Amino acid sequence: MGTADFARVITGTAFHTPARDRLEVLEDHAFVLDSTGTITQMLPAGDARRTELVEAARSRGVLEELPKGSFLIPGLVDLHIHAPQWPQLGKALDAPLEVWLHKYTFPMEARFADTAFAAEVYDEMVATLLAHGTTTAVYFGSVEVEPNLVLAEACLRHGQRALIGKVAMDDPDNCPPYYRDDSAQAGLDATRRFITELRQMAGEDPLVLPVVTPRFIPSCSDELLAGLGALAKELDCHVQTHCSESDWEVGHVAARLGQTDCEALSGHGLLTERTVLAHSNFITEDDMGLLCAHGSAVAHCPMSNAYFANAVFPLRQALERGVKVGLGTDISGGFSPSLFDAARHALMASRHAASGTDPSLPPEARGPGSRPLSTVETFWLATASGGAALDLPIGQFAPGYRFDALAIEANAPGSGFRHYAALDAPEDCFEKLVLTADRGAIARIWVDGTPRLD
Ligand SMILES: Nc1nc2[nH]cnc2c(=O)[nH]1
Repeated sequence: MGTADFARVITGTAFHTPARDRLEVLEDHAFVLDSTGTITQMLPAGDARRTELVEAARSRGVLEELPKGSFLIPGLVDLHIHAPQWPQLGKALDAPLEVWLHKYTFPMEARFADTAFAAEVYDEMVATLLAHGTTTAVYFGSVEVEPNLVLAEACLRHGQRALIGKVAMDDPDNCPPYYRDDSAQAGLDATRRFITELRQMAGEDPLVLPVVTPRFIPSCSDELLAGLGALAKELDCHVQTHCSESDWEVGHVAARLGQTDCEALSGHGLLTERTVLAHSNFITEDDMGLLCAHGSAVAHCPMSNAYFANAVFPLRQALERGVKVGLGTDISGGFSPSLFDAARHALMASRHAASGTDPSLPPEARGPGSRPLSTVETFWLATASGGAALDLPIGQFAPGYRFDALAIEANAPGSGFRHYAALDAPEDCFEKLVLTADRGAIARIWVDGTPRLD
């Protein structure tokens, strides 16, 4: 590459996990980006080409040098978040899912039909999520088309990578009259219009993508589910929905269809290699086989599972089977805007699941003794595996990948992420970062190589 062929150069030490069990420490590398924010080269200190490139970038004013004590990591990928539940974050968690939806959540989401309200809330929400390190979010929107376009505008304005779904839900038995598609056909027409208008808005090389989004089987007619499966194929879209989340939900689907959620979704063409299924706590061995066969992914949302699921997602089993898994905050079923928090809850949930939780049992009978998540695996779920679930070139540092990244600063005032150069090996520093980095430690945020929230 000649010195003219780059748009930006960023230097610093980076941590990333390109494979489930593999931490790579990229000591003092120069990341060379093209005009789309794609990494074209990664040059370690001492590489003969590096000095010339760095000097050329400096003289053109497109060099960013991370100070010592700051670490680059890939941006965090939140695979499951409900945008119109943002005002409800941290409250209304005193009821089971089937009550919570009707008592709190549908009324809250319905308010977003007021696009002025939506604009105000979404502008602040997107900025806050970015500030917490979420460079990619997979959003459930609300039922009407317009507020979801308002959300897309906010993501484009702030520069957050986003996948956004107009929520489709039409079953009069399970959706209130004030908040549903009037019919299956109305839901399909509105979804098509949303996808078309969002694509027009996002343009070429889009930062924001549309997602076909049946809310979950209990709120959708068979006609709507089948139509959405066909639409996803015709318009070549990602798909998201909730799957096998709780006892009530699994029982509802079994009673109505005599199938598991995965079987029914597969039958309607909704399992694809760009499908993200939130939760999936109760999936069977055969369901895991279906997910592998279709290449569909699970968004594991441990925080909301503690409220709604009545069980812990069999994460180790799913990983061993080769199911794609990433993490979600599931706002507002989860109460934190931070995917770091979701990752730490995943770690804790997996440790409880592995050991078992009944102290009256002897240790050998208490739990399955399966291997809990490691810190490296936890970080991989929040970054590289999330990117792979979406089939997007994000979540790790490699040529061809977009530079979506965070600079995490050790020893920032007020932050719990403390680094002792004389005591902490790079691997210690990585572990501390995964377990303690917080909003106060996030010093810089890039999406597509462009600094955001500056
Ligand atoms: N956690 C969660 N589960 C759902 N199932 C259907 N809708 C929802 C929702 O909004 N949150």
